[in-house]
Amino acid sequence: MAGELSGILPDREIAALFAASAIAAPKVPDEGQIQPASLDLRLGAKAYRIRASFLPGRGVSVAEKLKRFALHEIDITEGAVLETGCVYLVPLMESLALPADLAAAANPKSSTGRLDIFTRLLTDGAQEFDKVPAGYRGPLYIEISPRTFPIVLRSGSRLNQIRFRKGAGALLGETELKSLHDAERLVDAADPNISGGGIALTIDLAGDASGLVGYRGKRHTGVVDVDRKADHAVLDFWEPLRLSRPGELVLDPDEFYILVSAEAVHVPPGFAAEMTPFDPLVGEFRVHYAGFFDPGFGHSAAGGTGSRAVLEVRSREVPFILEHGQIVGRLVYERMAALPDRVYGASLSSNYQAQGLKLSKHFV
Ligand SMILES: O=c1ccn([C@H]2C[C@H](O)[C@@H](COP(=O)(O)OP(=O)(O)OP(=O)(O)O)O2)c(=O)[nH]1
Repeated sequence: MAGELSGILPDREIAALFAASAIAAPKVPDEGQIQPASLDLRLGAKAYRIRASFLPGRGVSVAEKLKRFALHEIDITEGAVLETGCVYLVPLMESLALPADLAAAANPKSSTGRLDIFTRLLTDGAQEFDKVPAGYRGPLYIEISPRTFPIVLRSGSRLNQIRFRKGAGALLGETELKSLHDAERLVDAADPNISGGGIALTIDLAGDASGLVGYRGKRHTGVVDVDRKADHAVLDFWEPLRLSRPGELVLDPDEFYILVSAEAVHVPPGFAAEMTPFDPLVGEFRVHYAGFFDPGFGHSAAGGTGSRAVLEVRSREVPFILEHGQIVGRLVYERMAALPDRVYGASLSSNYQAQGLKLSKHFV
């Protein structure tokens, strides 16, 4: 790898990490596993039903903690059902031996967030979820807790993704973000709010021509197979939301919603974006579970003009009134260490380019 890179590693640098055994796995990478700015992680052969979520803490391995907290071991080579409300831990196929100047961060894949499957990455010695310290050597685990639908998954299923970050300082400050917006139009809004390190996204509660503004997850549904695309009927799992009072939605704290941003979003190929999670300054609700936005998302050369951000929304503790145009999240932008060979949308396997209000790829 070139020595001077700093920023988020692109696809070919991730492939180089595999070649150098800085990422190891019992199988070669699957088709589409290496994305423009991230790597999808694959589930290993076993899942553990655990009593409760935990962090191993400094100097302690996850395997040691598992001895105390595992209730049951499940073989998932041929597939297994994970139930809602339960917490599971699954060793991932990929393990890491990162160079000293390379750190990583994980997030659920967009499809996982849209299914309301709560996932977090764990490393040995972790004091925080979803973060991999520079130079980490060791196994990776994913904590999984389906919240709305029971799911079927198996060894090789890909629920979360990891970005590799070299050096520091690749995050754009507000002045840089303003100039990038002036040059590239990052969100399709006349006068976007750029503050708090990011560019604001607002909620669309006006709806489409039929008045549809979003979906609410149903309860006591059948199972969703995370590896089966376009194979589940929308109405078996989701209740379409049409508002009696246009522009206003009361979020019930026990429900899960799929909504959409009012603005189209654009991530130029030399950048990677992330939606910052739940901002307590805008209200007691959480707008997303899956926050990575790929280079090329919404980029017109990659077929993405008009790609809006799909938002996974849950209110916390109290019912909350969302109003059309309200700020619900922020996108932060980071420089790529180099341009990716392929950007989001340029291949047929990108499921969400040019999207409006869109459920996960599992539904038709
Ligand atoms: O909360 C989110 C997160 C992501 N995205 C968009 C931007 C991102 O570039 C795209 C795909 O995200 P990801 O790669 O996480 O999804 P996937 O499930 O792997 O889908 P694909 O197979 O299309 O890559 O979805 C959203 O609209 N909302």
